[in-house]
Amino acid sequence: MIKVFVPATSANMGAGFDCLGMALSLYNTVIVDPREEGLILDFPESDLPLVEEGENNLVYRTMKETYKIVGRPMPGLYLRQINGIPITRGLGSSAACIVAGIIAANALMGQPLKKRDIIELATRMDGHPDNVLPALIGGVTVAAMENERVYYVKQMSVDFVRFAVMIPDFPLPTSMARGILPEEISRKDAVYNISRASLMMASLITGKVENLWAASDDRLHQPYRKKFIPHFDDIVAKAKELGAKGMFLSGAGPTMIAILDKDYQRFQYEMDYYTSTFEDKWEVHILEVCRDGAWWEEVEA
Ligand SMILES: Nc1ncnc2c1ncn2[C@@H]1O[C@H](COP(=O)(O)OP(=O)(O)O)[C@@H](O)[C@H]1O
Ligand SMILES: N[C@@H](CCOP(=O)(O)O)C(=O)O
Repeated sequence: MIKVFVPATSANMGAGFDCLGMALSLYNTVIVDPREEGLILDFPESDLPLVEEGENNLVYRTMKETYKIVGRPMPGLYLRQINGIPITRGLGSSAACIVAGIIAANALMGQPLKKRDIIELATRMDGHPDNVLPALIGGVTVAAMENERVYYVKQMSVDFVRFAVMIPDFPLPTSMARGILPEEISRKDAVYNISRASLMMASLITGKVENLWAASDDRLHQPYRKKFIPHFDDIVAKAKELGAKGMFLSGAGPTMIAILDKDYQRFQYEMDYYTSTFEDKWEVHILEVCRDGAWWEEVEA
């Protein structure tokens, strides 16, 4: 029996659309056990209807595809999911399924795929590297793609900050939040984003906390997506008042993330209280960067 653990991820980190991402200390667990035939899928009923049943399940589909790519027949399977990552909230739940599926299939086959194969396969399946890469290797990552090749750098430690992760109780499917983005942008906006994405990564590496608020801003996706999130501007203003050093939409949203360098508990308490006056229910968690990314172990049945 193989047990796989995969962290949540926050993609974009403001201006780094489809290229910056980080792994966070919140996890999905997937347990797989080969059988003679068939599929037994076991996940909490409360995850319906966001999780597909039967062979349409994303972890299962990914495993099947991985077996096909390696050129081996897929066995029957017992597949159990413990979903710690909220689904369709902008915390990389679909990327976590893809990563779990590839790692589980690869482990069952005796690891024919190496690290680079896994990164490129996961990127191809998810369509962009900013969630799957940090989910696989941990830390804060920057990636660029050329054809199918993924060039990347990982910054392991950003110990001087924590992340206040504010998760609302309504979903926002990534496909819908991508569908409303403009196809083209002006040179001025391109410069705005290139400079800020670079500033974000460089400031996290060097600990320049005073740059993070400016580095978090963006003109590629957040201005369009924020209309799906009631109180977006109120939450940004409140976070600033409470001392946040930066703030961005997590992935495609609707989760929002504030960067903090102190007073984490006070921020959590005050933001919890503030959002409790809204019609939607929000949860505030203080998380840190998961340094190592996904891992797996063999366990007794
Ligand atoms: N734990 C899970 N188990 C099975 N499928 C999942 C799970 N999490 C996400 N998915 C699939 O991914 C879709 C959500 O993907 P997406 O809209 O990109 O949200 P997120 O921002 O959470 O990745 C779900 O509708 C479902 O098809
Ligand atoms: N770069 C993507 C990231 C989507 O992340 P998710 O966690 O919302 O799936 C985008 O912004 O569309």
